[in-house]
Amino acid sequence: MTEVLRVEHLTKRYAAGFPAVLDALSFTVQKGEMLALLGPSGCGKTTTLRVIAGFERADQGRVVLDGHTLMDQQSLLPPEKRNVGMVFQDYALFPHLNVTQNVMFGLKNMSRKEREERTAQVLGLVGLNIFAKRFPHELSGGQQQRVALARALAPRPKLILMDEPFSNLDAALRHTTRQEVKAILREAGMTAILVTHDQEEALSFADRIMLMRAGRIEQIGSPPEVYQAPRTAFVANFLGRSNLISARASGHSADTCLGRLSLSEEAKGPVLLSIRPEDIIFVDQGVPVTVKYMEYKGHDVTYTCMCGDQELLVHTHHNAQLMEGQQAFVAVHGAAQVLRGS
Ligand SMILES: Nc1ncnc2c1ncn2[C@@H]1O[C@H](COP(=O)(O)OP(=O)(O)OP(=O)(O)O)[C@@H](O)[C@H]1O
Repeated sequence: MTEVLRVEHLTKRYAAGFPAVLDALSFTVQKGEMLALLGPSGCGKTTTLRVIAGFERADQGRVVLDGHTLMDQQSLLPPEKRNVGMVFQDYALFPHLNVTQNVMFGLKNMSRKEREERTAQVLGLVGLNIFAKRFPHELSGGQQQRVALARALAPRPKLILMDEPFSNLDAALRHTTRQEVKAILREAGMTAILVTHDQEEALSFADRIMLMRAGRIEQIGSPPEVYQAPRTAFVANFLGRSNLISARASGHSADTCLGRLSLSEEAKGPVLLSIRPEDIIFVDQGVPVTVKYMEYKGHDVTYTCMCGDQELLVHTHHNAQLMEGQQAFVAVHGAAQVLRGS
């Protein structure tokens, strides 16, 4: 794997005396990789993107793209010299320019013929050749976002940065546009960073998710790694839902309100465990629980149950047809995840 982007110890404060918005943030992105920056509002996702793009200056740290330093303590390259493409939430297309003109706008240092050829090529890549003469208001939101993507790709950047690019689209269009954009980026062999606060988007779009909290990396890994093995209670709750259960561990198992459970790793003494709601299953005989209420969501059902004092979420793919107040039995599938922090 070839490293394309290296971010080292980025630190940023917007105002003296306030906590750092970026707190010694370090990560790398490999060629062709799609990295999602995910986290709650205000955790520093957009600031990270803006520092990489050059719209914002960090107080400390270094950004290196394809071996070239974009910023460090001594140097600061302006955005237009960075070889980075940007796609925004609001598309940011020029309303008075048609699709072709919008895409051509970003192409500098080329002959007119080369610009036309490259524009036709990227419009082909995003499947919009037939709309070349249309104006932005004559296109759907998803099509406008593909034009914005074509414009960002046209100068052959080393990296595409996308800030909540799908959040202006309605649910159905968001889903299809996300898949189209991912396929286009893959075909172009592009490296990309996506900022989102939508966990499902991060899980389905990215090769790796970087979960941020207060300007730091809480956890970084592939979607299954981060979802199935959250390291902290924050990750377990931010990415999907989770049952957090206090227990006493000895070796590879722990005594819990759900009986003796096997653990993801060795531990000793008091521990906090995470068990995903889909890893608790209804069985004919097992740990008794009382059903408190159910959330019916069509394709699946989540039951909230009480196991003694412990509230438990149990996720099933079928409607188990349990009534509120009814007693049922549950068992845990697989090992409980040992959490290391709050
Ligand atoms: N220009 C600015 N001046 C002062 N504070 C700012 C500025 N831009 C951002 N901030 C603050 O920095 C913090 C991080 O903001 P940022 O936009 O990077 O977060 P985010 O994770 O992208 O949030 P969201 O998901 O809401 O977009 C927030 O507390 C925000 O209020």
